[in-house]
Amino acid sequence: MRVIKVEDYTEMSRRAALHFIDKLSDEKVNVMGLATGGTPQGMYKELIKESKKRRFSFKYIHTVNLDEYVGLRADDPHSYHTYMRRHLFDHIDIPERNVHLPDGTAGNPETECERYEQLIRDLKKVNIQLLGIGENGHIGFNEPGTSFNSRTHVIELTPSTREANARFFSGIEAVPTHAITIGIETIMEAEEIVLLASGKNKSKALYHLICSNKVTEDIPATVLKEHPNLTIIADKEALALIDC
Ligand SMILES: N[C@@H]1[C@@H](O)[C@H](O)[C@@H](COP(=O)(O)O)O[C@@H]1O
Repeated sequence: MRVIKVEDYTEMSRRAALHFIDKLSDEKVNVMGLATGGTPQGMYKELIKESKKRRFSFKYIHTVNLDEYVGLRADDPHSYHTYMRRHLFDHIDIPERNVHLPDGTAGNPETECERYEQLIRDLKKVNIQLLGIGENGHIGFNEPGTSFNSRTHVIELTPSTREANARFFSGIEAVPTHAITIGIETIMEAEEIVLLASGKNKSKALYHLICSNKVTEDIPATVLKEHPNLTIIADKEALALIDC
């Protein structure tokens, strides 16, 4: 595990974007695993800026997002489909057929999980996976208690996650109760993982990930200790409790 400590959200976003663009090739197929939430918005902005500056083309890049809310249509303003278009896809030259997210409105969510899992398998591997982290240590939408052997599945969101995400909706009652998320085992198969964290509300989760020696399903992110190529880019506030 490598930990890169930065000053603030702006620096985290810039470092992360440069890390991604330096790793990606615009001449062969590369698969990026992508995340949503407040954390990566700045990184996406920087990635757009830097790719324009370098004339980097995303035409051979494929993307696989971590998750989507159950019940939200792709064109719903609160769906992760909309988020990704707004913050990244509409601003780069990635072909539409190369971008993938779970379908939150599939008639049978279980079948949709199987389809999505197969799609990731068909892409062979995720070269670089972006992650944020929930205050309770969730990754993707893998809430505490999710098996480390999980593949793509439907999950019931915890009240604390719904509350944390209520800021993107009109209120907590508008936040869907379930989501489809890539599983923990699926995440761990990525060749490289880059986790971003900013702000003091992430400090406890980062403490468990970086300093404690417990690897427990009660704090899903602790599984990342076992990944051979993990980089954490976090700001001072998120790293405030790190004493190891
Ligand atoms: N499914 C997403 C996660 O992928 C994200 O990492 C987490 C943290 O979000 P934020 O970056 O807004 O703090 O929230 C959501 O629950």
